[in-house]
Amino acid sequence: MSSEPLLRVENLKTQFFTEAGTVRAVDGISFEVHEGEIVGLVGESGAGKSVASMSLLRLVEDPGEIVAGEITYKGETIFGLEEGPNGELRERDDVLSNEEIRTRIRGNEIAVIFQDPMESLNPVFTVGGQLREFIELNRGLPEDEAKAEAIDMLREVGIPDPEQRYEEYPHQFSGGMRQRVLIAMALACEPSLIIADEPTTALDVTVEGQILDLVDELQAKYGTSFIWVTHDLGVVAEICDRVNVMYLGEIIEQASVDDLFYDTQHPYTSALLDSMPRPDRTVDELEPIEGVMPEAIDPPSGCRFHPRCPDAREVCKRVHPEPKVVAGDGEPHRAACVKHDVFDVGYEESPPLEGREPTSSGEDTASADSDSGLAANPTADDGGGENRE
Ligand SMILES: Nc1ncnc2c1ncn2[C@@H]1O[C@H](COP(=O)(O)OP(=O)(O)OP(=O)(O)O)[C@@H](O)[C@H]1O
Ligand code: NI
Repeated sequence: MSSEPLLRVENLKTQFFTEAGTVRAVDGISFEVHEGEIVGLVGESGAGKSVASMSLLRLVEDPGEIVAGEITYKGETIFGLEEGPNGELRERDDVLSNEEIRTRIRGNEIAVIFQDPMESLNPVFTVGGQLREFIELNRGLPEDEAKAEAIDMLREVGIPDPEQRYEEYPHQFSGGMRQRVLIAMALACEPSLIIADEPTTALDVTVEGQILDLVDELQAKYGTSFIWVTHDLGVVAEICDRVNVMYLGEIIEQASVDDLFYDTQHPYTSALLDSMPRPDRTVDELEPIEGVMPEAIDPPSGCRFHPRCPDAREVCKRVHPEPKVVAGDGEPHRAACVKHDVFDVGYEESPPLEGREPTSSGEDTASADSDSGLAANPTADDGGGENRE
């Protein structure tokens, strides 16, 4: 992996200032995207995946605002703050202007694909015309060359009879074909990074599989990096190289795709995995995650997942964990869960959460201990865990 990442996001915070209060939609996330890799952002609805992706191109709209952090792309600053002379925070001098983001970065360097192609395609113009115009504008090609390029791109993304489909309108395309058009549009300016926000969620599984295969192929051919936003760990398994799991505005686990699936370190990720259909299990064995995700307006104290966490103890209500390296040789595997020794906040000694059913809490904790590498090796002075056995 090359040393300098393509995109670096550090401690990014994006908030919405609503009448009901401040929504901490993205609350201090850090991650990197290296050249040629597909990085997943995964989590339940409301986790902050879309707001995080929109923030990367500063597309967040009122009443939303990026309030902290730094976003660097190819060494240029998309967002950054500094302390002014009176201690107030102000935008740094080297931050790209809106004009620069619009003309130089968006489309040409970083392209975005959204879930609903009908929002991105204008129903009154032909698909080909829109693609041609996009190429004309962004690459400064004359009309005939842009048209030839547009037809090539339609062919490239697997649309049959591209010359004929070029003349057709968006409603004449199926959902999957429309999504292919958007991929063509995203690729048209040969960007280094494509941000794809749940582009296959509305499609049926077969078509979704075809689109994911296409993305894999194109990624290999062009070396484009992707940020792939999804709530579906199956999709992550299929195309991502590395993954960030989000919960209530935070990244709670960050690992290579293999480590995430085979050496899971955060109870929320385990719960997501348990709720996911897999070929080796029957539907009866699926375990939905208990409870609903709380609001980002008033997140729980301590670890935000503690009210739903089978491993939660008293300490989890108090200590708010930042992601730390807990495993992984070579590539760091980070998790924000105090059950790991590196946190050293007395998890082992901490009593189970009050108000939990004593039996279920005891069982859950015991079973979690046995399948978690770090917690399974209780130290000599580990009172809490052993007394309950
Ligand atoms: N315009 C807005 N005004 C107020 N709150 C907002 C706005 N947009 C998003 N939010 C809030 O920000 C949080 C994160 O939302 P976001 O859309 O990023 O979630 P998501 O992970 O993309 O979920 P989904 O899977 O449903 O797309 C949510 O609590 C949401 O209600
Ligand atoms: Ni979203």
